[in-house]
Amino acid sequence: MALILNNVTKQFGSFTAVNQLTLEVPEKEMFGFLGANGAGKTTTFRMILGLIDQTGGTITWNGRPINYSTTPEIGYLPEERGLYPKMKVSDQIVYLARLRGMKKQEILKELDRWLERFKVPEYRNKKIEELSKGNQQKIQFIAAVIHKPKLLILDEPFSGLDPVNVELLKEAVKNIKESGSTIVFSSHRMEHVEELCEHLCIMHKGAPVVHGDLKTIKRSFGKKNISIHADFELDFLKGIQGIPRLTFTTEGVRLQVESEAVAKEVFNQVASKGFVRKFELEDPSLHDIFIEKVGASYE
Ligand SMILES: Nc1ncnc2c1ncn2[C@@H]1O[C@H](COP(=O)(O)OP(=O)(O)OP(=O)(O)O)[C@@H](O)[C@H]1O
Repeated sequence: MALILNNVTKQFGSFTAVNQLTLEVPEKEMFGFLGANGAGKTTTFRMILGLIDQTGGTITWNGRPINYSTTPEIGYLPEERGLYPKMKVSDQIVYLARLRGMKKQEILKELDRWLERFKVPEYRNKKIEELSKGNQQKIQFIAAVIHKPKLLILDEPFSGLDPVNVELLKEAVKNIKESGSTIVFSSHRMEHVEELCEHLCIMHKGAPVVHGDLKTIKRSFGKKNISIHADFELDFLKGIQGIPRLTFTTEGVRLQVESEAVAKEVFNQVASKGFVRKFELEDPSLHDIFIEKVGASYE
């Protein structure tokens, strides 16, 4: 039941939006898509769903191509939030969920459960246009997941939400994964991908620059971070080879080292100078990896 993209390319005229993308999303896993604006994430999702045709390559789910309108086991939260402003929440959800093969009674039961869970039971009979943008997004999320899809594609599910609602949706996404769905989502927030995904892909100008499982990606990156708090000047660290980044903080320094050998050298030198209050070696963050692969311009 894996989702497999093989050598997928999309051209709009002479412009290549997605360039020979090959990846596998394992069944029942959560897969994160990162990339700057215009990197090709939404285009990839639309191709996966069969909403647009790829110029080249193949995409299969469970061995077959997906057609979003005729494959009920798929759920999709599009980037453009498109609910009907004049329609009541319950009518909207009933309409959309019936398209995904559910019966009205079951839809209303599930809708109540979701509205309770998102702490907005009073929205059932409100018109979409009466809801704030963030709350409309929660309704659209419900529309994407109410039929318990086996493959769920979420385009920027957490954008535009306040921190409380981000947590509510994150918890919901985690539960959906635990119940056995395969989930692919895009985000500009690296900490979300880091928290939720075992596998990920960083897209840059239509091509994957990093792809695989998070632990392996971090291990193979090689570089690590060190945080040091000490009661003496740490300026001398600038003279050590193999430190691509060194930032002074109020209590000491944060630095990036090229290898564990450099970390040992830093440790030895710091320890010989006096009392060290903190010396911590940390794995690189996804943020560090992204900045190196895609460039600081992203921020
Ligand atoms: N229908 C289209 N016609 C022409 N160019 C398009 C079309 N759709 C997308 N593109 C171009 O393809 C590129 C990739 O767009 P896409 O929306 O996939 O990026 P994205 O990674 O989802 O970006 P964002 O983070 O801003 O949502 C962009 O340069 C975009 O302008």
